[in-house]
Amino acid sequence: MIKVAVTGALGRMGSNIIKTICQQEDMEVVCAFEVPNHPKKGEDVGELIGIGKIGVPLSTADELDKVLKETKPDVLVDFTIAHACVENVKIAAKNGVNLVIGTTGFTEEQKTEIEKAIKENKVAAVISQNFAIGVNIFFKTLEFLAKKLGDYDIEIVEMHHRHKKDAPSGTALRAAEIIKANRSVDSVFVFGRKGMTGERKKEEIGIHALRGGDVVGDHTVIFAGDGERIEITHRASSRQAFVNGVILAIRFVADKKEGIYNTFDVLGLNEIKF
Ligand SMILES: NC(=O)C1=CN([C@@H]2O[C@H](COP(=O)(O)OP(=O)(O)OC[C@H]3O[C@@H](n4cnc5c(N)ncnc54)[C@H](O)[C@@H]3O)[C@@H](O)[C@H]2O)C=CC1
Ligand SMILES: O=C(O)C1=N[C@H](C(=O)O)C[C@H](O)C1
Repeated sequence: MIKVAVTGALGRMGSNIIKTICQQEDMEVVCAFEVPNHPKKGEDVGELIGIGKIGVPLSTADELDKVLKETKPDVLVDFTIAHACVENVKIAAKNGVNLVIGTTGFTEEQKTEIEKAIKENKVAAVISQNFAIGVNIFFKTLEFLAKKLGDYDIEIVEMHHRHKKDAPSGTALRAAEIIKANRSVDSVFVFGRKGMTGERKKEEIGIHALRGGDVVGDHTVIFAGDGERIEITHRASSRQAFVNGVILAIRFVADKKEGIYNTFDVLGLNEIKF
């Protein structure tokens, strides 16, 4: 049985991850965490997320070290917010707990801190800006399109719900990095445009973030040439798309000794070359 800890337990992702873990035969939630001073601290997490008692009291982030030592999870899953994730990862890694990290919005310094904690403590982690299987196929398709149409004008547009705190999305940034790594011309990222921008330069990758309503997550990449354009879009209509990938990642990382992996490793997509 894989023992799982979840941080961000009552969030949009955390609550759905806990529900889905409870439906699996080979894994169980052994502890779950929310922000310090959470008013529901100590209450049963299953009851708080509407699936009935699961025998796991809600803990808070200030108790992470103590509760991890008591419950000894194999994997900690973090969908919180960048600054909180960094601290959670440091504590989990020190306790020898492997990681599935879905939080986005990190600065370069925060990414380095996370990688250092994982490497120094010799734990294993899957880090992905998007766990949806379809998005990873979309990423793979971008490798091909960027190789073939790298000199087209490339623009990325994403739309998310009004509650999202980081922009642009981690997925849009990852898409931009994949395109940059696979096209033959140099790339410079341009975040939105305003005023007298001058003529568009070939190396630009435009990145645009829209926010509104309850949109779960839409991403479009446009490759515009003379007289034609290709637009490739992924739309998530349910967070279950991300959660299903998280479950695969938990199984993948549970018994890994050490290393930093992504969802291409989990889904076996690294072998596909264009
Ligand atoms: N990689 C992927 O596939 C996906 C990534 N995300 C990312 O996951 C993160 C969370 O997204 P949502 O669930 O929509 O946000 P949310 O705001 O609904 O949930 C975050 C939860 O974390 C809690 N939290 C904050 N600090 C904490 C701490 N120190 N310890 C424990 N819990 C803490 C909050 O109180 C909240 O309940 C965001 O960065 C988002 O971009 C979201 C969907 C898919
Ligand atoms: O915050 C969200 O909701 C999402 N965040 C991730 C991102 O920033 O790319 C993944 C998904 O699009 C939903």
